[in-house]
Amino acid sequence: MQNINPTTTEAWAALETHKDAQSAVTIQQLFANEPNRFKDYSLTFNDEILVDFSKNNITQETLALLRQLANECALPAAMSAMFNGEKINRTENRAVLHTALRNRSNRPVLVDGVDVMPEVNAVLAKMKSFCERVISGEWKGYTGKAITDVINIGIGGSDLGPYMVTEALRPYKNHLTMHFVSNVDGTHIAETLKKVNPETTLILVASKTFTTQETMTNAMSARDWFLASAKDEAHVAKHFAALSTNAAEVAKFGIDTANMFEFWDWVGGRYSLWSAIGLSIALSIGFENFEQLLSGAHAMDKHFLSTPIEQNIPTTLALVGLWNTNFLGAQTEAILPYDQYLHRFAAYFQQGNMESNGKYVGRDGEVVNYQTGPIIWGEPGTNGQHAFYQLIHQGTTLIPCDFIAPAQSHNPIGDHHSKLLSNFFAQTEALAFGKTKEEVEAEFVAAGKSLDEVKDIVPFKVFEGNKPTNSILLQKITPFSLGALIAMYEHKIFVQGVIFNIYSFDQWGVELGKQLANRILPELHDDQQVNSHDSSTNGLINQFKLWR
Ligand SMILES: O=P(O)(O)OC[C@H]1O[C@@H](O)[C@@H](O)[C@@H](O)[C@@H]1O
Repeated sequence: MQNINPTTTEAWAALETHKDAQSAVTIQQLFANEPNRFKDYSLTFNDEILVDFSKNNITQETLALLRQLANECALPAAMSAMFNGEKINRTENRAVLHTALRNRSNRPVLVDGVDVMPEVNAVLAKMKSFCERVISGEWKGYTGKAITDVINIGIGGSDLGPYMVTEALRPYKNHLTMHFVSNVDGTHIAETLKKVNPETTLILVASKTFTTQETMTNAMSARDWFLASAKDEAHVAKHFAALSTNAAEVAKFGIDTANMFEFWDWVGGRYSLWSAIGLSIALSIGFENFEQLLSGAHAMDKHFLSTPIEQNIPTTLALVGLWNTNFLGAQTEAILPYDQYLHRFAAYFQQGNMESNGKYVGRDGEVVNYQTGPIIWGEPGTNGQHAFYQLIHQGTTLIPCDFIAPAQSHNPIGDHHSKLLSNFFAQTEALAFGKTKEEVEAEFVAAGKSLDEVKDIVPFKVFEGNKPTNSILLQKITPFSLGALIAMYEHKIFVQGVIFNIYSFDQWGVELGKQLANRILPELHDDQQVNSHDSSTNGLINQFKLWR
């Protein structure tokens, strides 16, 4: 990957000038000036995902400059470097090949000269036969009963993706009840184990490294709980499987390597739901549906690779996002799914985006002089409307939002879905167009009030509008369309990382906390006063020791 500070490009300088002119124009005015704005600023994927980015403060000139920026930052070369297995994760000396995991075309993908596809396909075949045996009931627990419950023990990328997708695809689920345990807080595993029977529970220990403190602690507690009933360690093989890259640690833990589903160091944790880490997804919805998820992502990969930049959906979303953060001053982006099944979608991309692009050092090793990844957060609509939308509409912080909704509900009860979608449409309209002082006054007058009577209240009821949003309308949330949607966001993050000139696929920022926790843990084993830290940390630890 090339090393180009984006602020040194011609496009960046032009965008700085363009921004001054553009900031003087509102989204309302842009719609008034351009009658075809919706048509000209929306793209469709596969006739099932519509991405409308017209309600942003952009013109064709903005887009042209942003595309020039992407080209000056060598985006096409970076794309082929990633898809072709180059070690673009330089700080860990690894390739980045989640796209190979869903490479349904089986085009050879070489890492160090070796095609990874045979290994990918072998693990998929192993997952398929395992899923079939567990789902059909052929796989028996230690007392001869079929499996009823599956617990995925993992954290970060080994939890968020599988949990988000199994929730998103609940309409496709079978009889297996899924549970996800991530937090090292004993409450998480304890409350989960209360709900299940060791005779009929399958435990997936999901960890790329198989050394993560939270996961190994939860897995050991689950093992103790299991053995308290099963008594014999030989039974562990019927109830524990490992999803990992680390065969040695899996064997040390006592899980039969026949029950290990492998993946590779070129799969980043937050991009791993397509790998063996997706076993809980495949168990929950069946292997064929899991393959559909992979196919949807693969279709988006093909779109991303082969569609010209003007029609390229992930690239366009990345460029518009970058414009909002680096030129219009936004520091955050909200993801707001109008679909209850997508209730973990924002949490998933909180990790996906913030762990990938939350970096302050560029690929040149220097501190960057521009904004990198935004703060990502969100909740499903309409819950968010009654909680934090106040600040989006009338606060002092600019919050670009992605609104996501399916046209078809899996639960078409009464007029729920029309009501839900009326809110989806209304919110982006309100955010873009707002309500003027004159409109507020006219409403009062229509209600029989005099302007004099209401003049003190009018300012509080004005909505400035001009708040940027993207609307992402799907025909229906299916395994295929969800796969495409996730891959769309993954590539958006990739494109931004390329332009930000950062390494998007490492995560050194999570290490210091782990290191210090490991230093503190032994200090908590006795009641001795601690004085090896700063006064705040000492004070907190010592109070904890007094109160525990
Ligand atoms: O899958 P394992 O190795 O347990 O890691 C789980 C998580 O750990 C964190 O520290 C991060 O680095 C995440 O990217 C990762 O997904």
